[in-house]
Amino acid sequence: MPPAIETADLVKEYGDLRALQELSLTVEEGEFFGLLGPNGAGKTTFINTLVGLVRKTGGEARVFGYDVETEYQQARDAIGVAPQEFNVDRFFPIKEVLQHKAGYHGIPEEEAAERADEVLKRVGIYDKRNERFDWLSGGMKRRLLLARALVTDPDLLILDEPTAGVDVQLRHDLWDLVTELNEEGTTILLTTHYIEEAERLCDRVAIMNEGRKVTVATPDDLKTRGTDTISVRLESSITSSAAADLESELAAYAHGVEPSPAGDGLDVRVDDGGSSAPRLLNDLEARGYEIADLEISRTSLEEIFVDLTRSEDRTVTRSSASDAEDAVDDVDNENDETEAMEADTGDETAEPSEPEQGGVV
Ligand SMILES: Nc1ncnc2c1ncn2[C@@H]1O[C@H](COP(=O)(O)OP(=O)(O)OP(=O)(O)O)[C@@H](O)[C@H]1O
Repeated sequence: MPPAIETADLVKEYGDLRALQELSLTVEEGEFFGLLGPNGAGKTTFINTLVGLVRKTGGEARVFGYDVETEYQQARDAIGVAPQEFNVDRFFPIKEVLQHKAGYHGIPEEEAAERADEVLKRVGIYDKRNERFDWLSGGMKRRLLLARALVTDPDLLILDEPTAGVDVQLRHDLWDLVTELNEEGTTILLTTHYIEEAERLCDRVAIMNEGRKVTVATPDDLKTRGTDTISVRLESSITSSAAADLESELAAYAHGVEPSPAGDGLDVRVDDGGSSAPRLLNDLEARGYEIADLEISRTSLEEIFVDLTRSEDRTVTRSSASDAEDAVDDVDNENDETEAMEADTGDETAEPSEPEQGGVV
């Protein structure tokens, strides 16, 4: 079985901006995969490229082996996507919205109605089935987006910030539901700004920054990339110059030694707090310091994430007249894509466009 998602050197340029920069990423079938990155990192662009809403500038993208452009329909039929924005037809009862979606993917009418009921029950808004989207609460709208993604029984479920702005109860409900779906075999690609969410749910995460893949790792592996801090409280106070002396004396294993904010001890940064603490205690005692207390704290995933995603420039440098012409073409493409997205925001029952003109989520 080919990977659920496979991209090689994927590039997307919006005019002068490189939103995706040679992004190569593989998500295996059955994985729960997280895509993390600060605002503007390119996560939504990556998703939109997979579902045919954005036309790539270069590189390759496949979903279960199907090229997302030349084999658009096969690739698209395998994907259910719950986007960040509420792009639902507001004028139909929500059950009909789901039936239209299923119909668009070739599911016969009767089966579409059954599936709509089934997914509405699964996400917990079956009793709202005859209401219009506008009349739902924010949390119910999120549930509906998930129901719509599920109505085609996709092998790959893409969730673009599904828990943004939802209450704690719904967040937990969504976590349980997507975990269950993943256990049933659905591959999941999740983008989120909640590090805790990625840590809790994902087998692996890719960290993106400014259109590039910074790293791919399990959450546990990522955590080992940070340093630990050993906070030692001493029986007597310590001066900055004494701490500076210690920093050079302990340089073999300590990356930094600073007086603690309260002035009654030291904060010592090391790779592995557990194995370095006994050595540190010996070294301090050998220098006449009396230890009152010791605590080890680990760098949080959030701190590691912030460290990995520092800013760079990603403006495309264009030097020739022909490049400038390409840029004009790109702007035209953007117009196509904007139209596609606007169409998508509106009526899903509209005739599907070819991927070149932008697909329909
Ligand atoms: N249609 C477009 N035209 C021009 N620039 C765009 C377009 N869509 C996205 N961009 C730019 O591409 C970059 C990547 O945006 P994208 O929405 O993919 O980031 P993201 O990681 O999903 O961000 P967020 O976490 O804020 O949702 C941003 O600089 C954004 O302004």
